[in-house]
Amino acid sequence: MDIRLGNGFDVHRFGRGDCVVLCGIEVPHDQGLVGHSDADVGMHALTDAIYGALARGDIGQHFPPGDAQWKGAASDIFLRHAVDLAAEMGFALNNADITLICEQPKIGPHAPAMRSRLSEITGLDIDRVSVKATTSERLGFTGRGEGIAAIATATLVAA
Ligand SMILES: Nc1ccn([C@@H]2O[C@H](COP(=O)(O)O)[C@@H](O)[C@H]2O)c(=O)n1
Ligand SMILES: C[C@@]1(CO)OP(=O)(O)OP(=O)(O)OC[C@H]1O
Repeated sequence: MDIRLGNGFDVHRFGRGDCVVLCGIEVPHDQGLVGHSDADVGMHALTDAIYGALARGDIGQHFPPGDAQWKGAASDIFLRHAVDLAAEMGFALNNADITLICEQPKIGPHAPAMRSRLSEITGLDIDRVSVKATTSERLGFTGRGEGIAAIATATLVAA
């Protein structure tokens, strides 16, 4: 069986705003995340995990940060592109696992909605989509509340 494994990592810093978009869900917060797009760090990490599994570069190569057309873009565009590229290459997404790293906001109450949104976008059964969270015990840039980091793993199988 042809199985591919990919990983992705992304960081966005906090800036002005009253909510953050994480895994496609708007989460109320006392700051926003800064990015060229909607700065959905979780979706960017998953998108990169899929590109990684396919050995087809990374999100910035497919959607250059300097390109005006992606300014403020909703990040489902990037994730859908990675899933479609997998299909073109004869692969289907098999499962996805994302860890969001921040002290605040608390992710737990929003994780079911995030899994549901990612399931809609990717076509994966919700039981194959995992969204987890951890603090970094107040250590480092996430611990100081300077931004949010995300790690993602995805497996693909030959369709
Ligand atoms: N932003 C976050 C961070 C953590 N959680 C939940 O709390 C649990 C404990 O976190 P530790 O960093 O102390 O291990 C964690 O397992 C998550 O369930 C959260 O919801 N949002
Ligand atoms: C998503 C893109 C799109 O321009 O921009 P950002 O929202 O800044 O996100 P990042 O993960 O820093 O870089 C990848 C870019 O391709």
